[in-house]
Amino acid sequence: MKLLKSFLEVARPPFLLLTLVIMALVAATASYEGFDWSSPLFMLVLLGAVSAHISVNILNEYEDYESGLDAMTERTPFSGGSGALVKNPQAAEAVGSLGYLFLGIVVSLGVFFVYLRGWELLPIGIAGILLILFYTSKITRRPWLCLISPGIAFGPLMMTGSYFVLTGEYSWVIFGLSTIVFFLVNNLLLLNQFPDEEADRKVGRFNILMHLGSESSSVIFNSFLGLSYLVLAYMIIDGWLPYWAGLGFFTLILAWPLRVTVKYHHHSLTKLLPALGLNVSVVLLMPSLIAVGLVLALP
Ligand SMILES: CC(C)=CCC/C(C)=C/CC/C(C)=C/CC/C(C)=C/CC/C(C)=C/CC/C(C)=C/CC/C(C)=C/CC/C(C)=C/COP(=O)(O)OP(=O)(O)O
Repeated sequence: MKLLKSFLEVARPPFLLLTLVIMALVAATASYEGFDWSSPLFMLVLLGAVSAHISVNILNEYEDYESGLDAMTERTPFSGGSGALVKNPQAAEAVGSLGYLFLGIVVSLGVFFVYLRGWELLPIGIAGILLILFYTSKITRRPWLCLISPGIAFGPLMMTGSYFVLTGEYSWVIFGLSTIVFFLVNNLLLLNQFPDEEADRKVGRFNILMHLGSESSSVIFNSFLGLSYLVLAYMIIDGWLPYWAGLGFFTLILAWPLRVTVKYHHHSLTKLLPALGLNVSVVLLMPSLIAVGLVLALP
């Protein structure tokens, strides 16, 4: 019972909402582009994507527990790990193995999808699996790679990969949309690094915040935020997306105070904390609203 509780905590269910939103956007895009995709196949891809996300969450938590990081962080609802293994260390080995079990599900489904659709999926799958395996131990020690890896994984890899499984094709529209998710997800992880900076440094992590400082990191953050809206605007104006996709711009109501808070309060954790919540809302709402727009634009 205690093990199940620890597993549920380290899998970090609220974070999995991100994968659900991204997969909804993939499905909506495939429909908008006229594909009559199979629901059972979609459920399998969804299982693969959620398993990939659970796997990286668990392996990250396990490795952060082993390195002692999670015992040092000041936990917020968005950062610092779940703390489940610090509370229940006996569960560590079993929970760690579960991380590899979920990775096994991803690889098995991947082999099936490659068989179904062709080897073109393989580079995407292998890149995704490498990111899951090496995120905590290696990638978090390389500032630029650490900055862009989460966005690459949830954006171009997960979105174009899933779209390819559903439709048998790659498309520029899904690639364009995946760059929006790329910017937003990088920002999600970047801002969540602010409260953990000291603890992260003690275990040898070296991210962009440590490399460039909070001022430059806030400039990167706000540039990524702005670029996500610019890509959306470009895709609508150039006719890649319907006007309905402009629903995504409603999130500017949250993104503007987020931008201002990060710009002026990047050095003050207390003042920055509300921005963490705003950031999560923008990251989840913008792709959701674009997906709703694509569905509304269906004939
Ligand atoms: C070898 C072989 C044949 C393999 C087959 C490969 C194959 C084709 C696999 C594909 C399987 C498929 C199709 C799955 C469906 C979904 C698709 C298409 C996925 C694309 C491929 C894929 C596996 C992508 C990986 C996606 C993910 C979720 C990658 C992880 C990204 C990442 C680094 C996230 C970080 C998350 C965490 C834990 C952050 C916490 O950070 P931290 O700073 O520690 O914060 P805290 O302090 O809060 O802990």
